[in-house]
Amino acid sequence: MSLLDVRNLTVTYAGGAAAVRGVDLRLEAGQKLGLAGESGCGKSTLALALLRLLPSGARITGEVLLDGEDVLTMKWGRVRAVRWAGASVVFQGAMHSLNAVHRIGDQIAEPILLHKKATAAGAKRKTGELLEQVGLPAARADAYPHELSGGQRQRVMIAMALACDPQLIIADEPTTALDVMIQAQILRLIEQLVSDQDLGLIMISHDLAVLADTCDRLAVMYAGRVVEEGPAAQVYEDARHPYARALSAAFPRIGDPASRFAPQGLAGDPPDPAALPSGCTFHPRCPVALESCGEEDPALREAGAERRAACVLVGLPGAESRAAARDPQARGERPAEEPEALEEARPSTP
Ligand SMILES: Nc1ncnc2c1ncn2[C@@H]1O[C@H](COP(=O)(O)OP(=O)(O)OP(=O)(O)O)[C@@H](O)[C@H]1O
Repeated sequence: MSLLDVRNLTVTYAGGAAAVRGVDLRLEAGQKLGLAGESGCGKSTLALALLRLLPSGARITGEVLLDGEDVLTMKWGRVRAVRWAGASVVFQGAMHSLNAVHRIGDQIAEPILLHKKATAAGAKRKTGELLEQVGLPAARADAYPHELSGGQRQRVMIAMALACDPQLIIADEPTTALDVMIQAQILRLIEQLVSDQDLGLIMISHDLAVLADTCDRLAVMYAGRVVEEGPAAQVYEDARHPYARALSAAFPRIGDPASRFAPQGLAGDPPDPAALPSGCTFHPRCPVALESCGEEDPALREAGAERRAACVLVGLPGAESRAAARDPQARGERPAEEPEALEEARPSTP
């Protein structure tokens, strides 16, 4: 049985627009999955839906099986227990998540006491151990959040997430608010803790390079759907979906200093969930779209061993290599800015 098995998950916010549309994902115990995509593609909505943390009015359908138990049909009491002891979330911006008027030790101990995992003395001892695990002296338990640096506060958030010994950590942009050096330290810390304790990890970021460096598998989201999923290095180095290829080209490549000076961009913006284009939702921005892409929305299909991609070109003999030859992202060129040039790059106008 998988640690997490998400089936056909759809989230619709009050107002009617679906922010997550029919997502299937699986995570085995001890596996690290990176969830990537531009702002607004539904990454955070998906993460919040896994633990039913969405605002009231949001409608969730599908199944979220955590260790075989469906989080979406659980009673609320059980959901509250699962939120700490089954899976816990590390959000970005620790300053907003920590309570400014309570000592950090009390905040770490709170879920331990709430879920009756230890006595008051046991929770205090465990708090000290957790602080040391995340690289802070146990004595910092007496500090208030404003007495810590941004990186130290994020370490506290990680200690809190580990407080009730969960099997899965969901880290939503855990390093976004931090400077580059501290980002790297926090990423290494998360990586080390999950591998030492054999925890599952879902790490969310718009930065595919960071995810590829940290995770075993990558899932790339676009307009609420997973459009490509597979082993991290393969998706990053040799994406099969044109959007995943564009996202990969948009970031400097780790170990390739030259790419720091020539990252590729992707023209246009992701669509508004309330006004999705017909057919494949990426086709208006896709440099290799076919005429039929405006009509057909392809499902995820096999794209190699343990790989899936949602593009009509995948599996068509010779089509992918011909398309890649036309794709400026695959050729390492900047995307065409002028509509005329964009039209030229397409085999036909949708
Ligand atoms: N509380 C909400 N009510 C209504 N719509 C929302 C709400 N939260 C998010 N959305 C919409 O859902 C879509 C997906 O947003 P979400 O925050 O999940 O994307 P994301 O990929 O995590 O983006 P970011 O990286 O900017 O956080 C967006 O169009 C967003 O405007």
